[in-house]
Amino acid sequence: MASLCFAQKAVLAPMVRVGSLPMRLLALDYGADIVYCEELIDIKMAQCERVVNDVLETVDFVAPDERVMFRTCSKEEGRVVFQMGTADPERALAVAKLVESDVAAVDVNMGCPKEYSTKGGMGSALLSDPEKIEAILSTLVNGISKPVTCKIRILSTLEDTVNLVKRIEKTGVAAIAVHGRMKEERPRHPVHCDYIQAVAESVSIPVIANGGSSDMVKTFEDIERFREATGASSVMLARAAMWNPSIFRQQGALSVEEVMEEYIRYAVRYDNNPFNTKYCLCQMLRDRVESPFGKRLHAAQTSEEICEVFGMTDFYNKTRAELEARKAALQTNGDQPQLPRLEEGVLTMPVRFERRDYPPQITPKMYLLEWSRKEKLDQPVYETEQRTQDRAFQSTVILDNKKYRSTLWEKSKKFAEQAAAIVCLRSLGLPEGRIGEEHSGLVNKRKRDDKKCAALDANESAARKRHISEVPQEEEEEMICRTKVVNGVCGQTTR
Ligand SMILES: Cc1cc2nc3c(=O)[nH]c(=O)nc-3n(C[C@H](O)[C@H](O)[C@H](O)COP(=O)(O)O)c2cc1C
Repeated sequence: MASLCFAQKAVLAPMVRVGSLPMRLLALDYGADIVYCEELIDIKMAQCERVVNDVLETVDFVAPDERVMFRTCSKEEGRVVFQMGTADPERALAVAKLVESDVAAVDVNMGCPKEYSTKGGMGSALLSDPEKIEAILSTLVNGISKPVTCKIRILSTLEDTVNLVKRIEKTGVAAIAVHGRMKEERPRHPVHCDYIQAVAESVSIPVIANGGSSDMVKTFEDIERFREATGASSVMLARAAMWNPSIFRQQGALSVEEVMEEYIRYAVRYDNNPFNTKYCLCQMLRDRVESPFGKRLHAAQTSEEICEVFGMTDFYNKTRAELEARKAALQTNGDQPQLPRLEEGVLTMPVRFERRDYPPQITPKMYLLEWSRKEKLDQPVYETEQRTQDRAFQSTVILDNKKYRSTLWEKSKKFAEQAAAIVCLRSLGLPEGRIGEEHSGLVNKRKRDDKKCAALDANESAARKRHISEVPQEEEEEMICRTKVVNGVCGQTTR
């Protein structure tokens, strides 16, 4: 796919809480060319796992506490820019690599004046550290294949602003968004079009003018007026789009009521967090948030209740039913017994461990350990390899002198071990603790095939209730694991 071009574009600005998937899709539907996600902090993103969500047809970046930090889908492919908050070139690169294949470009926030950003050296704190800016941007530009951009605020003099932007251009960024306010200025202060204009004249990369909502940009036509007033190549809108994303519509804005309904459709379809949905709807209601309608919305706690307030219960029920049916179909397909292949003495299957498929505190490794104990076998031994090129992991579990391995490489050692345990359990026709497993008929079918399994099955629901209390997490962690680095400095560890 061709690299994203930032010239002559109408852009949805990055906005914390507002810029989640439903708002981005809506802005694109109405005519935005490019959409930025909300700023995501590098430290939090670095801990995320990339998960393909087959039910929602999305790619999710999921934090260890199961929160979805960033969700994207094919509808915004090639048009979504990932914005991060960072003060560290290497961490920024690790995060950029994590999301690189799922986004059109990566942006660094250098304008946020809020304390939570600046005290960590991020956001507008970077503006007074040009060496750090250069280090972050050039590391990103050299380290990923997608375009890199940044978003700044103006400095206190025109000369300083132009000098900084020239240094930024030299790092190889594809574009620069300029919020025409200084870091001490608030939204009520007028935007400095002359600063943006001076920047646009001094660099050859596209400059994206920002800061025009409210005083300058109120309608679709104003977008072009703001562009002309700043001499910029493109325009980025935050608040004007937050209040009514149909401002991007060439034929004229739609009523907020209509827009809110469309927003809810995306929020339900993509299982958006209801509190996030409510927040965005409240921004669109603006001063009507205190009205009886606004209060009813405020009281809603779930997506279903939000839909009720908007008279969209039928839509909610239909969409949820479709998603549930899809999930059931996927689980049934996934439950078709898979036959392992024997590869160089190892039984293999292409399986991945998806945390969300298992109840909290239940893992395939626990199931395997418990089964091995019941069968009076030596406990499973995990040998893990790490490849140098992408630092991904692959585990082999050895049980009863047989080896089992997933052919897929995982981002973490823990997940690789779980995947190996799944291969072993499936090869032996044993239950693995997955949600809905007991309803799929799979367990019963296998039970008939494997008498040994019967005892475990009988205990299964009881074990689940007490979270397999006889196999506490710490003990599972103590299971014998060996890690070695493939093609790297070889080290074998036993813990
Ligand atoms: C609710 C809200 C959240 C914002 N979050 C971000 C953010 O995550 N990253 C960022 O660079 N700027 C953020 N901003 C600043 C906007 O992107 C933009 O620079 C500013 O609002 C000026 O543009 P406007 O006049 O079009 O609103 C946020 C602004 C708002 C109103």
